[in-house]
Amino acid sequence: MAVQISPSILSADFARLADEAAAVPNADWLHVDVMDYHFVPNLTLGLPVVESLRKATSLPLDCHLMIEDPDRWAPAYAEAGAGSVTIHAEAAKAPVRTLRQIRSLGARAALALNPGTAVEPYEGLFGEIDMLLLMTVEPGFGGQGFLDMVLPKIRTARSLVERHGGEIWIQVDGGITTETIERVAEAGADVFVAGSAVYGAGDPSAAVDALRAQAETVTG
Ligand SMILES: O=C(CO)[C@H](O)[C@H](O)COP(=O)(O)O
Ligand SMILES: [Co+2]
Repeated sequence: MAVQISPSILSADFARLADEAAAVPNADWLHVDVMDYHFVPNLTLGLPVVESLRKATSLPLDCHLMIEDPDRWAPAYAEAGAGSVTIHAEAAKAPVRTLRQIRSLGARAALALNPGTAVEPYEGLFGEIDMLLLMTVEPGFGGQGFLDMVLPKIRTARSLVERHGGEIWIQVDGGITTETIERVAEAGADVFVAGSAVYGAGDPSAAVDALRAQAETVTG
């Protein structure tokens, strides 16, 4: 699958989100981190901002819900026009129902796993998802260091996904830079979230190109 880059607006200027989205026209997605001060110790934004962003950019929104009750809230993000809605396995109480609702509302359904959560117990959900997000930092904050310990899990996930037909995308999120992206691409990821590496750069669009070029040295 072609490399996809999803810049995270967690590292953008929240007072200028429309401009920050326009600064990465060469991105494949815009990654939107929703945090609730409960599932993670940080608070960001919610539905009203996603609804406004939807009107402000033509980039598809990749909504990563780091919230305590994703079963209650995830469908509303799909209704708000998100292209993809990701729920955490550690938080969802009814993942099958929620993932099906997301899909029935026209969005891609995704399941996220924290660094310490094994992938094998979730193989049974592969028929319900379009993407698997493997966190490469503990969720909650941008600008953290990439966790190499997740690499074997990415390899395991890639082989499980191939066994299921290879249609599920594998996304990685946290500490992705031009230094680390080759390692995760080699392990089998194909969708790369990058916050500080994009919005912390002087030229966010050039940073997207640099990340893509570096990942493509592995994927061809
Ligand atoms: O979900 C996230 C944090 O929980 C963010 O998407 C992620 O941390 C992006 O930031 P960076 O690329 O700077 O690590
Ligand atoms: Co994220």
